[in-house]
Amino acid sequence: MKKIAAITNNLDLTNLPINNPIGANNPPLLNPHADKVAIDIPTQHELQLVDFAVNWGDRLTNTQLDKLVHEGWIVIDDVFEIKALLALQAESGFIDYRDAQLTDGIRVTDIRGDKIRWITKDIFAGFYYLDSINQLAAVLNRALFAGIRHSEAHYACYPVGFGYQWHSDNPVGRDERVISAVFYLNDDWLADDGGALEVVDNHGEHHNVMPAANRLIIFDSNLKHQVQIAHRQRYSIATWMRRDGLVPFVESAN
Ligand SMILES: O=C(O)CCC(=O)C(=O)O
Ligand SMILES: [Fe+2]
Repeated sequence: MKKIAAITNNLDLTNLPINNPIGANNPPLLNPHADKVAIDIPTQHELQLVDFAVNWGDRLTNTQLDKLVHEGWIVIDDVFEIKALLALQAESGFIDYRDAQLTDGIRVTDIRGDKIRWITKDIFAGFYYLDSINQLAAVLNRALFAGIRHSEAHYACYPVGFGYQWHSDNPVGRDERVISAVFYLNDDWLADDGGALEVVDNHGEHHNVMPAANRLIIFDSNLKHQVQIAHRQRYSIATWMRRDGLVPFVESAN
């Protein structure tokens, strides 16, 4: 119980991105390695769906699919081309976030400290991301008869000192979420930065996954997992592939 108090009390102390807009003292997460790695992208580029194309069929090898079925989770690294990654990183830096306080009417401030923004059509890069995830869902349906009918996703920002305590992504008595996927946006994440996603696999083994840029973790939504306390602001896109049809989206009021 002590731990929960520490997490909520921190709310007042933390510099949230909404209080701390992008500017000289808070640069966006854009290409910090420009001096080390030559990245050939135009400075102005109209983002297109094709920038988010991934050959999911190739990325999900039979070994990966077996692991997903037997252990319940897999990681894919270097998911997108640089244009898409930079666009998602930039978008994660300038959208407005809200407290992720209510889930199905239940106040969950005590267990999660993230700020979120659901991805809708007007969130351009995120919407292309979601389209790509739907292609991934189609591959999972073909290969595993996963029965996914639509996907939803939100950007999340965990301020310093926050995490998300043990949970599974289906509330008790519900099973609409089939597969969870989290895409990470953080350059140069080190073990000392905390914020690992700790997942308990189908055999009860714990695995720590670092929220490193361009990494996607895919796991059975019923697996227990937690986000360890982050010591650096931590950006991600939490994504769910669902078995129910498209439902109108209701964002909580606060
Ligand atoms: O950001 C992560 O690594 C996981 C987030 C999560 O578990 C959730 O949003 O349900
Ligand atoms: Fe989760």
